[in-house]
Amino acid sequence: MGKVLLERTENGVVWLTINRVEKRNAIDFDVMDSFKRVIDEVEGNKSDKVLVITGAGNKAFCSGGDLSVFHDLHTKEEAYQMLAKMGEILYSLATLTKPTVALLNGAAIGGGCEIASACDFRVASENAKFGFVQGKLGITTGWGGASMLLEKLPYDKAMTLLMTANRFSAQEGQGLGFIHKIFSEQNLKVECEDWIQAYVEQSSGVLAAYKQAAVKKWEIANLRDRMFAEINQCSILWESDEHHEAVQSFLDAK
Ligand SMILES: CC[C@H](C(=O)O)C(=O)SCCNC(=O)CCNC(=O)[C@H](O)C(C)(C)COP(=O)(O)OP(=O)(O)OC[C@H]1O[C@@H](n2cnc3c(N)ncnc32)[C@H](O)[C@@H]1OP(=O)(O)O
Repeated sequence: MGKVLLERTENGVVWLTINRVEKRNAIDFDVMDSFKRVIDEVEGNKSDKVLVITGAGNKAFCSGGDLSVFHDLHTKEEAYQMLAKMGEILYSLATLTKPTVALLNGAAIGGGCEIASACDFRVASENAKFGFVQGKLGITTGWGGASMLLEKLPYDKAMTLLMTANRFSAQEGQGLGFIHKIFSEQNLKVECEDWIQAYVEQSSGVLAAYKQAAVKKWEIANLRDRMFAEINQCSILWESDEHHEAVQSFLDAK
């Protein structure tokens, strides 16, 4: 089976599942290409009403960038090419004119939190954890996640998640406003489908109009430029010994 699974329901919900359980659904270039293809398809497909992104298995939603692949990127320039590729994809996800939902079926770590931040809604399994851990790897968010988070959470809550680089429970995330709804692990998909109904029942035109209002706000606020300034900053830190040593110690520990 492929690294990304796609399922469409009769009522217009598109399920994108990152299917790399062996790497806790880490993102590599193939997954990035699949994300771009699906996002472009959903934007143009009239019968697609809501996009849900989730992960395979029950351990992880997404563990961020694939460290076994991206640790080979050494220079600022090499890092920037990868970071900017995913930054473009997440900007197109954020500005998709249809509701988007990140269903945290497990841990969302690093870039996994950035993918979730690009979505309109974040809902989670009761056992899910999440963390913008980049700071503990000597870098900052590299896919535009901080800029998107600052658009969606109060300043102090966003900075708590980013600056501490801690890992939080779904319940803590709900208190911080990052997680909108918590479902039981046992009935996760069914409970998520029930919750999504309130959006699926609306007309596509209404849903698109509200998303376009958000996109207009982000255009005026130069969100895209801010995301790429953030990405550039991450690529500078990427070259640091602290970053490369942190990644290497993760890989050596496995
Ligand atoms: C701009 C994005 C930015 C970047 O690309 O630099 C980032 O995303 S930085 C953050 C990168 N991600 C991490 O630091 C997450 C590291 N992983 C974990 O914290 C855990 O694996 C966790 C919590 C996701 C799951 O823990 P669990 O105990 O369930 O599993 P294991 O840790 O035993 O891992 C199982 C298996 O998966 C491999 N793995 C996990 N995460 C990654 C990853 N991000 N890239 C590559 N491989 C990953 C891990 O090495 C194990 O492999 P194995 O061969 O079985 O030893």
